[in-house]
Amino acid sequence: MESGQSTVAAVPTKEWVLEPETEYRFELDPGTSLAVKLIRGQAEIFGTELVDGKAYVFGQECKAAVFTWQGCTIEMSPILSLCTLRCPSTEYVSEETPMAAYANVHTALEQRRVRALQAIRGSPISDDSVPAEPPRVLVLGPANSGKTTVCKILTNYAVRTGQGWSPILVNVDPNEGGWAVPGAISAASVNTPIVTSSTANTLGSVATSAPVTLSSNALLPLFYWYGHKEAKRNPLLMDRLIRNLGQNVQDRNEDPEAVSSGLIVDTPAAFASSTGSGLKDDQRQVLIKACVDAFNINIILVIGHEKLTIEMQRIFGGRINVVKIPKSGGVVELDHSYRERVHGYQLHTYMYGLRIEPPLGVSDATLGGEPITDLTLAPSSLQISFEDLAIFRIGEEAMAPQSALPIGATRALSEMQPVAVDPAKGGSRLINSILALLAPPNPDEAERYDEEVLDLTVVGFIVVTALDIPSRKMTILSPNQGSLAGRTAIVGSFEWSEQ
Ligand SMILES: Nc1ncnc2c1ncn2[C@@H]1O[C@H](COP(=O)(O)OP(=O)(O)OP(=O)(O)O)[C@@H](O)[C@H]1O
Repeated sequence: MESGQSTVAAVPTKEWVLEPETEYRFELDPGTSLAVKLIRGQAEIFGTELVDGKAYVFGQECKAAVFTWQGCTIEMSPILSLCTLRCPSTEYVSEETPMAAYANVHTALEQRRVRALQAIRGSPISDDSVPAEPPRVLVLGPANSGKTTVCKILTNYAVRTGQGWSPILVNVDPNEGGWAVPGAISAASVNTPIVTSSTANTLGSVATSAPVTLSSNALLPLFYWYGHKEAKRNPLLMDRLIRNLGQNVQDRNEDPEAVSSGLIVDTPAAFASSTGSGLKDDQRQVLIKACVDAFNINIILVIGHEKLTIEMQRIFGGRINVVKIPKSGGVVELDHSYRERVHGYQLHTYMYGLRIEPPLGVSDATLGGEPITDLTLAPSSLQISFEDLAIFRIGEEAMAPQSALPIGATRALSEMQPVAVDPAKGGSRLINSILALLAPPNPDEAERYDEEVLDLTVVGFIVVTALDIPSRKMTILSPNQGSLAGRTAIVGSFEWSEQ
């Protein structure tokens, strides 16, 4: 409930008094920012608790909610937009939230963690009815059902318990970008709450886009590069990368708390329905199965989708808990142009760091706890020779027409085929392209194979900004200054240019 206006340092602010188990929801327009301060009581944003009296800044079209279990008062600072002060384009308090249901899911996951830790340590068992396996959760749901938000809330609740958990958050939605740039699929072990401040880093800051020394909550994710936004573009490649990511996650050597923490996997909407996704039902199910196998899933959460819940129960019901959970009425319908703008914010943030102008009069603003200026980066523009970097394009676009394939060769082989891109040739489509720089291949030549580039993790991303064919040089923008000589990169279908 809105309780009126107050004045701090001559700048009008607005207070909202929230009753227990209600939330204040807001949606920001382009170019505007908002600061929220907790004045009294307890409040959280997607599971991350707000510290009393600290100004949290939001920008880049962020849409979020401040939820309270016990009731609270929050203060909202005005928005800067062409020098006018105005409220977010949408803001309201909702008394209907699915948070109680999400908290119940968290409790069930927590019981599994405790039980798994007891089993690893050989301690006395507290509850026989709970499986001794860490929770490994797959979250499925249609577009705009709140999948990413649910993953974030459950991860944040786990790290907030003070039990030393560090669940692995996995993002297999290339359209989302998650950490770093869109087109990647990734996983990171999370041990501090993920903050919400901008659409550019929905899942939190990463060490590749913010100085580790400064960004205390920076994560070190593991990336593979798919390179396209839609799963339908190359489902075979998606399948392979999901399995690679799962293998890599399972190979990690971890302490008992980390192992017991389990993992939570966020998926693309295309996995939920063939309508509009371009994936056939069998392709969809193959990709879901790839996740189930790769991450050894033992719980599937389906957000507000009866048919999908029944489908999952039919396919996996015997061995996996399939649970339907409610969708929040606060989830915002994100359209195509909004998603395109978010990709731009993500790429800009990857190169230049996160910079959101705090609202007028807010001098002590933080972005999820970090002073705003500390998150600014200076990328380098470098000129390199064509020979320095081996660039590959995978599958579809590089694919020869079926008629041109050797007799007996199948399209499937071709879709996974890395094809070398020659920057000197017209039609290389490299200008403005995002390239994923890969980890070095196997040092043992005898262990190398044709498709090895598909199985290498990504160490960073660069953008080709200019090509000089006569002198065989290209200009690239990179967040680091390191030499690229002898490196390998993959190009997908994402392009970006500074505006
Ligand atoms: N309770 C809420 N109040 C306000 N905004 C919300 C709430 N829950 C989610 N949102 C916002 O709604 C948008 C969509 O949510 P989210 O990304 O979680 O959905 P999704 O199902 O993962 O989307 P996608 O279609 O990309 O798979 C996000 O901007 C998110 O911050």
